[in-house]
Amino acid sequence: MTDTTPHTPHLTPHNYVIIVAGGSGSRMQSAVPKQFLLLHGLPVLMHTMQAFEQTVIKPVIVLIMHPNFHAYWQELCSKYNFNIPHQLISGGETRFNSVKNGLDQIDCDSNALIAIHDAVRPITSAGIIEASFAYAALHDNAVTAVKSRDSIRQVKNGVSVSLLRDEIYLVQTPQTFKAGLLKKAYEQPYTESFTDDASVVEQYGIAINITEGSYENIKITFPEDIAIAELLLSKKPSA
Ligand SMILES: Nc1ccn([C@@H]2O[C@H](COP(=O)(O)OP(=O)(O)OP(=O)(O)O)[C@@H](O)[C@H]2O)c(=O)n1
Ligand SMILES: C[C@](O)(CO)[C@H](O)COP(=O)(O)O
Repeated sequence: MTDTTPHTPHLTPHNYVIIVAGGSGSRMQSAVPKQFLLLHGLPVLMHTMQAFEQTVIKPVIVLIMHPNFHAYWQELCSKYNFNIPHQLISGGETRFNSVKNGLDQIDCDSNALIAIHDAVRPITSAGIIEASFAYAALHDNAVTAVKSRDSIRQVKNGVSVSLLRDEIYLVQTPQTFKAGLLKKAYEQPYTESFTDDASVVEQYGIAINITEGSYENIKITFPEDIAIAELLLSKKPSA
């Protein structure tokens, strides 16, 4: 007999991105935190959110920001007619705490994918983001990185030793993980060695996979980075 009862559709795991914009930008020394500075006339953070919205994945966006800036952000959204849907969550004392606040708000299947991305890496690309999600879907985690282009020396006890630069990767974001794994890893107590999400997950005992980033996927950290980002953006076809 043919089964004609309607079936509950298979629930496709959701894709999420936590965009961390909870920092104060002390190294930038600007009047407003660097995520709000203008790049080609639009706040840095809006470029970053557009990059995710313009992928085929269109992840649910969870935006982390210090509560002092929530009203300012709403004003900016009105001013720039910025309509990309997102959930606004309060940031924490450290990047680790900010990510944790985001994770606490995501109620999802353990197989869902969660990317974490710095608000201040606005020149990421759809290719980098989609590769990160695709690799993490197959291998549980994917951390964007690029090979060092400079020669590398390690200094210990005053002695410098040359390292093989082909073995050295510079880590970027997005960093994408299966949700169950990421949430468990973020239950660990904070230590100063947790400079990114990969270091948290690695400390939890998981081997980290690298996917190809780009030398243009810069983090805006120092004042000169704004000029560099302006230049890189002007090279992009959609800019
Ligand atoms: N408590 C914090 C600290 C940082 N971040 C975010 O993490 C990303 C990377 O951090 P970094 O570049 O160090 O930003 P800031 O902490 O703002 O800068 P600085 O270290 O110069 O103060 C940024 O998008 C920043 O907003 C965050 O969400 N919450
Ligand atoms: C997460 C990160 O952007 C990867 O490169 C980086 O570790 C953040 O470090 P920072 O000390 O906050 O600049």
